[in-house]
Amino acid sequence: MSFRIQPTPAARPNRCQLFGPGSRTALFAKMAASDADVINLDLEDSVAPSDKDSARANIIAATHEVDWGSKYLSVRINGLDTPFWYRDVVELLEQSSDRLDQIMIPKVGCAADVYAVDALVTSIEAAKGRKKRISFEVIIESAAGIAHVEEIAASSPRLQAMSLGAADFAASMGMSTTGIGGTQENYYMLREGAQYWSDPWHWAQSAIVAACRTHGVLPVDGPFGDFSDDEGFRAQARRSATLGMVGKWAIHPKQVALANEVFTPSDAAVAEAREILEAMEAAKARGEGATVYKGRLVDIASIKQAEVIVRQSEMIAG
Ligand SMILES: C[C@@H](C(=O)SCCNC(=O)CCNC(=O)[C@H](O)C(C)(C)COP(=O)(O)OP(=O)(O)OC[C@H]1O[C@@H](n2cnc3c(N)ncnc32)[C@H](O)[C@@H]1OP(=O)(O)O)[C@H](O)C(=O)O
Ligand SMILES: [Mg+2]
Repeated sequence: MSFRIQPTPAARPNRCQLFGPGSRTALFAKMAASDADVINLDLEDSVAPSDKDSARANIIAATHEVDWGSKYLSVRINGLDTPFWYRDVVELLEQSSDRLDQIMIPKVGCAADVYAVDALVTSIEAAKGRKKRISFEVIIESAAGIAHVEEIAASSPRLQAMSLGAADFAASMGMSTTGIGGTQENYYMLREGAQYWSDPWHWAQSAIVAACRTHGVLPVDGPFGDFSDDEGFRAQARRSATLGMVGKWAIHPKQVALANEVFTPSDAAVAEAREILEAMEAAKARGEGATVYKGRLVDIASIKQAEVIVRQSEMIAG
């Protein structure tokens, strides 16, 4: 272990982030009634330029009027390359209720992007005497974002989460696909005439997880566009969970249960993790640092692995 202890991310469930356009107010109550841990009301790409002002007003009203229960309430602002973002921040921070938890910043390309939003948010919070300190989530969805992912992860104490935005990421990287996440049919290895699919998102996800874990930020997988493909969503989400991500976006309500299913440790996984912890307690009492559990090695590192699963399940249980 380095002399520097790995920081712990925010202790809140983030298995599913349900998105909805700020221009579709009819969806707000349905989103609030969903089983998603996080709600992302959108001002960015799901809202037409002509609707930006009204969508902003809708969202501000919804922070006052809709009962969001215990959900983490996040609003995705417009990118820093648009004429909209500063008004998003100013109006949200000046007019929304204290129910607003987070601002999501899209297309972040460097730490200075987060610094700019932080400066504006900090100033308005002080001026308006806002009681709750707003947190940030950033989306890595450009070549610059992934190239600077570590400095972005370290950019602000407000930063709680970081997502991969597969669609904009693919476009920025010049990837030859119109799919949003999941298997890409031309990304395969060939052996003896048979095709074996590989995962084009894997390296970017790994870079995000490493940057997040280094700086105590929650790593999250972004959208899976084909909401009629449940098994495709599950497969993508399982790969993300295996890599260390804590949750995934839902761009349609039917994806919420799928994300919750994948990112909630199963009873069997939790039982096994607890058994490993017990086996290691017994080993420690015998003065041993390693032992055998179900025919395989477990040692002091296994304690930390098992604790990840137990902690996650305890946090979800509340
Ligand atoms: C890719 C990049 C992104 O930006 S992704 C995030 C931005 N996108 C969004 O926010 C889109 C969110 N989803 C929607 O707008 C809609 O779900 C839809 C357009 C995809 C489909 O809407 P539609 O009404 O046609 O869907 P139905 O199947 O008819 O709905 C059934 C039922 O569910 C209700 N519903 C629909 N959507 C939602 C929702 N988001 N939340 C809650 N409830 C919803 C709908 O009203 C129906 O209800 P009922 O009539 O049965 O009562 C990314 O940045 C990148 O770069 O990768
Ligand atoms: Mg995007």
